[in-house]
Amino acid sequence: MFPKDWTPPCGNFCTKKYSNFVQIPWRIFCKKGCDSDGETWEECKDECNEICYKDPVLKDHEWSYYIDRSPGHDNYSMECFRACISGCGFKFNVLQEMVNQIQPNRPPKPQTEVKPKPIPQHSEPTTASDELPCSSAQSEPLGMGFAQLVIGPAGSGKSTYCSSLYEHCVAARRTIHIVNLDPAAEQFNYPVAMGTFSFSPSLFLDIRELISLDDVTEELGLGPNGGLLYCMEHFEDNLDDWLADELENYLDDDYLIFDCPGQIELFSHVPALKNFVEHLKRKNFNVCAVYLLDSQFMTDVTKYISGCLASLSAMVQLELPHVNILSKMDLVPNKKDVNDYLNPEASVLLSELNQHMAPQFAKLNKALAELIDDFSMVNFIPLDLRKDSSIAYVLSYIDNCIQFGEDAEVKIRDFDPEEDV
Ligand SMILES: Nc1nc2c(ncn2[C@@H]2O[C@H](COP(=O)(O)OP(=O)(O)OP(=O)(O)O)[C@@H](O)[C@H]2O)c(=O)[nH]1
Repeated sequence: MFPKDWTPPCGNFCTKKYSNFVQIPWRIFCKKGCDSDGETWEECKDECNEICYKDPVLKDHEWSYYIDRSPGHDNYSMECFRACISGCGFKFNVLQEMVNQIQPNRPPKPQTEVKPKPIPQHSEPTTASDELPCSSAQSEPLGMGFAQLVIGPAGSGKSTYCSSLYEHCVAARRTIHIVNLDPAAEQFNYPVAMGTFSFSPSLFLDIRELISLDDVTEELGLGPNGGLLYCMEHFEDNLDDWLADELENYLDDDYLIFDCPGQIELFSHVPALKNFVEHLKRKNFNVCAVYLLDSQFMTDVTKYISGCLASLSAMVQLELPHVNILSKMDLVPNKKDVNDYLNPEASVLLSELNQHMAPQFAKLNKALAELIDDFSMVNFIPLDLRKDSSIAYVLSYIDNCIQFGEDAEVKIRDFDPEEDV
């Protein structure tokens, strides 16, 4: 611990930023700014070069956690280097003028272009954007992460699914992080952080910190659908800036749940979600599309086919492992009514379709039934949020799809006879 009257040699600069950012005063500052522990001035200087230089350090993933939070700009964390080197100067009583002349032993990296954000942020920023740290290796993947992309028509229960999953995981002492990707969202049952984030109990991300539908409709005079598409395009434009920075807060093995907007355009022809998924893949995330369909669709074969086709369109566009969930099972009075649709034969679908429609549609019906059958789409997992076992089943099914937990170590607890009496 630092004595109370001790002043950091670089004038509290990093400390203020980082205590704001992570709400752990000193810790990041010490690690990044003044904790270079070489035995001599020369060794200390070399350590600054190493600590504040992200790319080679990432090769073995050592330090990556700290490096991500270095107070540097894109050109190799220069601020980190200055803070570190002044720490060494302080430690070895080197004159400030000499310390100021020390330069990192590497060529400057070209600055990445930061795209302008045309719409002001939804939340009041507590600090100017240049007060927040940026990272120096935005394109480097940090290790394997896992993600669910929760999609489906408006009102199909996506946000409710996310909050139930969150509650389930809290009870099971498992950590997941919910990310709101709906710029039109107004309220959530799961915690969503606004402004700076906190480490505890979990990290949350919210697209409304980048752009919100209210701001867009107000400032650009767009309607709700046009506004949403504008927001998603803006999000797409900022994948390498805003999202990359935000994602760097997540560590290896982190599990993110993306709660997406329900506009069908987003998973039929607008490329925003597709490019977002590609971005996640580049960041080394195993992603699974979780498509929610309201169980009310299952009461009628024609609605069912339309639900299947929308899901199929998402599957083809996103090119991800795809899990279909039948939501709101508690609203289905007779489970037998939907059982027939969970895994039906194409021939059964076809005959039902033919019964419901005029004879001139027979060929079309046949083609649709075959299409769905060809893509193995006719497969839904029912989800009843009242039952914990149902949530657990869906979660383990998805975990399996994205290979989550395959490398997890078996937890062994020492036998304590007194405790077990
Ligand atoms: N009975 C019942 N109602 C549900 C369930 N899931 C969601 N709902 C209700 O369905 C409505 C829509 O749920 P949301 O979770 O907001 O749906 P969404 O897909 O996120 O909607 P958008 O954000 O508009 O796309 C809400 O009134 C929920 O309370 C469920 O499992 N059972």
